[in-house]
Amino acid sequence: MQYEYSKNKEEHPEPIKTEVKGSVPEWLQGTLIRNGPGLFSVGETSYNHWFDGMALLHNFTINKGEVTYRSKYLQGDTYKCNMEANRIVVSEMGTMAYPDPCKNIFSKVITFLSHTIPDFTDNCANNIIKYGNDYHATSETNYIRKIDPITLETQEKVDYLKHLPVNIVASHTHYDKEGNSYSMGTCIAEKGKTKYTLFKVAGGSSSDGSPPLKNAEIMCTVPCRSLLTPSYYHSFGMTDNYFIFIEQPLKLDILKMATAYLRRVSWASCMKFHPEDSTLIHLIDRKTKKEVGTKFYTGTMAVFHHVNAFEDDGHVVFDVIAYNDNSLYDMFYLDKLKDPVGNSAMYIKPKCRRFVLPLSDKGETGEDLVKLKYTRASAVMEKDGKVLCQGEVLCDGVELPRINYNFNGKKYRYSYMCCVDLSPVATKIIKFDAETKQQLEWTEEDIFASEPVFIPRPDAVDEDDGVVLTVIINAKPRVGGFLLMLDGKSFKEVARACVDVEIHMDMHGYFIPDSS
Ligand SMILES: CC1=C(/C=C/C(C)=C/C=C/C(C)=C/C=O)C(C)(C)CCC1
Ligand SMILES: [Fe+2]
Repeated sequence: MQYEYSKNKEEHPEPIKTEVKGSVPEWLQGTLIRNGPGLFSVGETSYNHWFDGMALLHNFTINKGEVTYRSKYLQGDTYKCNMEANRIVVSEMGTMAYPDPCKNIFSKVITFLSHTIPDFTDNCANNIIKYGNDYHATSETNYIRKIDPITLETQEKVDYLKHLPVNIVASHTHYDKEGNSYSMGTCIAEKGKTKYTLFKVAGGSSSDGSPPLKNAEIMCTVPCRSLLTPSYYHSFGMTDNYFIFIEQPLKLDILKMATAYLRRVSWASCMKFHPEDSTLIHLIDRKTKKEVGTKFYTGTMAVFHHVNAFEDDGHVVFDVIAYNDNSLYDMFYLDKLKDPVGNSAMYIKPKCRRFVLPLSDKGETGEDLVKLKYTRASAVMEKDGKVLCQGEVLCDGVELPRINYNFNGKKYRYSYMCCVDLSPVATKIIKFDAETKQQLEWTEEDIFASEPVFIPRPDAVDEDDGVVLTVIINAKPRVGGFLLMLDGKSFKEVARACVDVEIHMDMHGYFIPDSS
């Protein structure tokens, strides 16, 4: 059973009626929009890495028990230029490409530490971010693309750099109850100015109709521990009072990046894991906009996804999916994915780890400052005043974590994740209870599962009162897949909406309830 990662996927831009089996809860109305790579070769050229593929958006619209499906390629400048040239002319993270200077708009250049390189890609194949009332397809460059979440039409190209000093921006965002968004980016192109910036974008629409990012507010900046090698990060944590940023030893070498184009090597070759380095944990007070005084650190690790974070009795607790190195990125090279046996032999499964940061640094040298009874995570005061944190392993072989987002930043129990215990391709999804460490799972023969998205029942009190939506791909090629709806409590199927067309593997999804 093998997923054909490098096969180009077909788009289905007109809504397709699905066959619904079971009964869709009456309250569940809205659109699940998902994003991921779908096109891997153009003409004679092909991408090296799965994350490079051109963005194929798809959505399931649920309306009075009926469900429709559609999918559409993001019509960004990257897509248009590649199609027009009938070859890949725009570089992605794992593939360096060379534009034809007289033919396309990627002849526009940027200056990167005094070197001139082509503009970054707007192939936003990773996630969906809401800023104000606008939905965007996102990658991690300075460009995002506004989209219509229902028709999947591609709209304006939005350049973070016009509003903020950030050349790369994490594709995961946080939201608060008022609908404000919080994102984080790094300024890398200017000499000596490398820094991380957390910013807030107001919810709702602006009074003058200007783009939501226009009034973005810088919440705080964090200096890089090394100006020439800022950390790569893909998400961060947020509680009511704090941001958590992990400055990990997975680093971008910006001198290498500045010359990568000339050297004809990919951006990915400029990203290196430094196992000899520790991981710094920055805890930023949202009110003072400053880091707390204590210097927290832990051993070497690589984190892409935060699960959740919360404050409890003088501590900040946060859960992440942690790897020992950069193996997550390495596993997704398309030639490696063609050989799942060879790839699985080197597979080291990620661990869901819980870290606890004590808010008080009063303690003796050698004392564990974590006073919470329910965790084995520790934070030991060292001679020099630094605090060494050790994470508790909650479970392993899991990725793509989602929670009931009403519990983001709050003490929580449940996460919904893909089970990746044998390989990075999930064939099961699980509900994990961080209190009892118990798991419930859903699986079926010959399927691949995508990131499960939890939708709370309106007015629900219980954290797991709701539905989990996940897109299931049929492992038999050319056979349709379905949108699976599971009960959030029992993790039993409540309904599935089957489509006749082949569905592609994606990365992340976002549910827009009809009320919003
Ligand atoms: C193109 C490009 C980038 C793209 C990064 C991407 C696309 C990262 C995707 C990460 C994922 C999907 C992680 C999953 O856990 C960089 C390195 C930011 C900067 C240089 C240009
Ligand atoms: Fe992600």
